[in-house]
Amino acid sequence: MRRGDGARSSLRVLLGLLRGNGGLLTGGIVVSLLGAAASLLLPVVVNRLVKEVGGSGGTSLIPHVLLACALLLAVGLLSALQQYLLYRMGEGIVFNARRTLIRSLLRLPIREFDERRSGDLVSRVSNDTTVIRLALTQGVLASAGGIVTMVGALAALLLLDALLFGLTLGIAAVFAILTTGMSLGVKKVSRELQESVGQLTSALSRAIVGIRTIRAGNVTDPEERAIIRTADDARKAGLKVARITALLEPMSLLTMQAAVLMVLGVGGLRVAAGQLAIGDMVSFLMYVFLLIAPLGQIFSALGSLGSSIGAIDRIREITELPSESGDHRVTCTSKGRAGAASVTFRNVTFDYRAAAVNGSSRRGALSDVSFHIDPGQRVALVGPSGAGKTTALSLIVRFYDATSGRILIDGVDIADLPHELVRDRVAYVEQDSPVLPGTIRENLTLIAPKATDADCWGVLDALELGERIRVSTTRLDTPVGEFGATLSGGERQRLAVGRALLARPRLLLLDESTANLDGRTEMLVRRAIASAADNCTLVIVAHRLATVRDADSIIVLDEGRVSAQGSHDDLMKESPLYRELARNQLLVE
Ligand SMILES: Nc1ncnc2c1ncn2[C@@H]1O[C@H](COP(=O)(O)OP(=O)(O)OP(=O)(O)O)[C@@H](O)[C@H]1O
Repeated sequence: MRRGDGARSSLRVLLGLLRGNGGLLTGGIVVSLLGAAASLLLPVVVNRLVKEVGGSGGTSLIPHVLLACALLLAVGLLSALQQYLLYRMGEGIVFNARRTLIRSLLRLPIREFDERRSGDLVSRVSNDTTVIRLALTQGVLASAGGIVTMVGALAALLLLDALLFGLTLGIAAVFAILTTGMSLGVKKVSRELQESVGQLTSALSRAIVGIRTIRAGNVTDPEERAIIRTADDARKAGLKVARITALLEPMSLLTMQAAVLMVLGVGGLRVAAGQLAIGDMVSFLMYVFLLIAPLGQIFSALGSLGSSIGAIDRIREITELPSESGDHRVTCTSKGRAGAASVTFRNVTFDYRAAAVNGSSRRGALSDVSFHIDPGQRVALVGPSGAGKTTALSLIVRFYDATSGRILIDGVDIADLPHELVRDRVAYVEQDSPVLPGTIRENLTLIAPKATDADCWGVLDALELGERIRVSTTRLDTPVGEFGATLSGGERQRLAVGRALLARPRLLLLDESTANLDGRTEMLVRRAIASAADNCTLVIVAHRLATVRDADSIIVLDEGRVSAQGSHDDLMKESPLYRELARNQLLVE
């Protein structure tokens, strides 16, 4: 992407975030313009006041004092109001940024989640969005009021004394040149800071997800050191930002002092020589303050604008990725045709790499796979580890699209169906962590939100989980802990199966856990599935002989190809690989 294109896209995103906050923005600008006008009027009134004091001290002194006080009060109130509007707009902007990001994130193709680190994605939603708030609130409004104040102050300075004006302008120009260079520097180091905060969040979430492995493996110390290293990188990047931004404030103070000293020195001489009225010098001084203060504000806003462009780039990186289903979104309520579905694979080939690396033609995860499953059949997929069993299920549920060949459900190519429609027919129970943080009820009704408590107890009882949950006082509201930590492996699996069954799918895909269930529990799960799955087709990635024996048909996969298909007895006779799998207990007895 060309540099200009990137800047234009960032600007587009920035303007997009302002959407819905137009009223606040206009209000904020109007208030800051009124504040600027009141500030600019104050030196005029003070000038008159000084002249009144130096003159006869007549009766008009009191109205001038009252007017000055009223203006001071107005400046204070307007600045408070501006601040409030700024904060409100800021929250609106952060909300817009988060909403856009969350929408995009949840609809990214599954491939993106294979490649990206979840902590970094979380950091973009939680951290990067707040950086934008600072830039927009400080930047847009501070600049709007600030520019008017500055232009007004410059005009007033010129009218009051051309020589002093020239000298003040010179000082302000040096300040402007220095701060512009700095704000460019801030942009670069801010991106570095946001990236290192992303890495820190990633490292931390990795450790939290894998805390048991880390503890049991006695690697807490090295893991801690690795995370602290990322925290230290974030500290160093933060220091770089601090080094530049820390200079901005003293520079504006220094400029202010230099300008004041210059006005007092040169102005004092001109007052003594009778070339400048004392009231004009006081006004001049007040206008110098009005010139330098917003200049500082504008340049620090430029600095934070630099940071925000870094953050916007990181947000854009996600929002500009194509979503899984392109632009069209379908809301599904119907399950389409009722009853069990048929599944057909026709010469399906799939490679996880989008394109072969350097043109090399390594074997993909599935090669030329063909099979047909009739409605209502129970089919087991077996094969050695890495044979492509889980991949086959992932293709049916359209986590990925086949590189070539066709997959048909009820004779319809799923590539022609929106993802939502495919998934409306299918329920999928993953092999790992199939339970989400939340309560038992939340887990059960995730895909079937209309399921009643009676439906929930029905599947729980069928899976012999009812008793276990009834003993808890919170019953269906019992939290399952992070990723089901408060449940045993078998209970987690049964809860996930229950969730899938409640959705009454036409096609149930089950990636059997490789962990051993005791024989009785296993039989219960199989029986519950068999009774609840009356109206559906079942495809199970099977690791247990008992599951396989129950199947109407068994498909043996080997190195991404169908090596054999048939019943257990047939395969024991005909397939050496199946015999080996069964005998060597790759299929657990
Ligand atoms: N997300 C992925 N990205 C890249 N390659 C992958 C991905 N998932 C699986 N693979 C690769 O694809 C091949 C098939 O994997 P798959 O998970 O389908 O095997 P499996 O038969 O289910 O194995 P297991 O019984 O061990 O679960 C393997 O070589 C694996 O390394």
